[in-house]
Amino acid sequence: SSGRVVYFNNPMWPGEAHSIKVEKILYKEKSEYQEVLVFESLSYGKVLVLDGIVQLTEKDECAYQEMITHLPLCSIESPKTVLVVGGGDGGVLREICRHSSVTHVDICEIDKMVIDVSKKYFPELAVGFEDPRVHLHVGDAVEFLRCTSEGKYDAIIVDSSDPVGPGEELVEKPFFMTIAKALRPGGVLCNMAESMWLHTHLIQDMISICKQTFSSVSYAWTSVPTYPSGLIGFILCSKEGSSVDFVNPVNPIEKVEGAAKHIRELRFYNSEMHKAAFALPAFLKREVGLL
Ligand SMILES: NCCCN[C@H]1CC[C@@H](N)CC1
Repeated sequence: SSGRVVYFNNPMWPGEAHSIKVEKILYKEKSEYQEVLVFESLSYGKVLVLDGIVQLTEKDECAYQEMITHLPLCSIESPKTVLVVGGGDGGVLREICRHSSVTHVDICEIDKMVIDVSKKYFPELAVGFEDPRVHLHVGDAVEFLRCTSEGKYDAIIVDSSDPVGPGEELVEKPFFMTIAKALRPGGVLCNMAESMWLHTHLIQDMISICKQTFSSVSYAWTSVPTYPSGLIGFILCSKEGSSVDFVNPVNPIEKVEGAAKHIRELRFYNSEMHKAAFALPAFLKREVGLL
């Protein structure tokens, strides 16, 4: 019903709730994996919620989708093959397809309902599925990566939900080992990596796992007002044999050209935001071992 305030209370952020005024509920069903909710908000456009956690809003999704995609893809010479883990709303696909060097994109999303709901309620994101370079695999990415040939991808983007429920396995060491195997030498990984205000232990664990598996590991972040604590981070790793060294402040070496005519212009990413994203506060560098 309209006017309801939706509270997102979760063990991922104990003691705090985040609410957005609901104007109208558009969709609410349980998939095989989670509850899928879409509602019209007062000031953030339509909102996608999975198991009570905001995944994206029309107003601020540009920050997350553009940064999680262009931080890795603008850090290597002409990326050609890309894998998306998760990302069933299609937003990351829309961003990848701005890179004319890309020839093949695989996406492995476990929950088909997320894809179908995005196509119906978020066409501005689901447009990513229309690109002929995109190949959709509905299933468990852990299984998908176990069967992926060695050195197949220039870049892998893990656009996951929080590590509770379907996203749980995506922060464990075996998963990162399969990612490293699937990347070509010099390939890059960009992994959603929670909030510096809420999850420094989890970030520390992920970074130490990545340091055992990749030659350079770094952390970047951006503002997303509708995520808990108003921001989200990314772990960026590059496999040995890469010209990219994420440890030092990175200047993008690839430009995002104008995309196909039906794809809207960039709203958030540019080279200054790219560089700024790797600037970290003192407490974070200390706590996650990036001094
Ligand atoms: N593809 C949409 C975003 C998925 N990732 C988000 C990162 C962390 C948030 N707490 C929930 C979703």
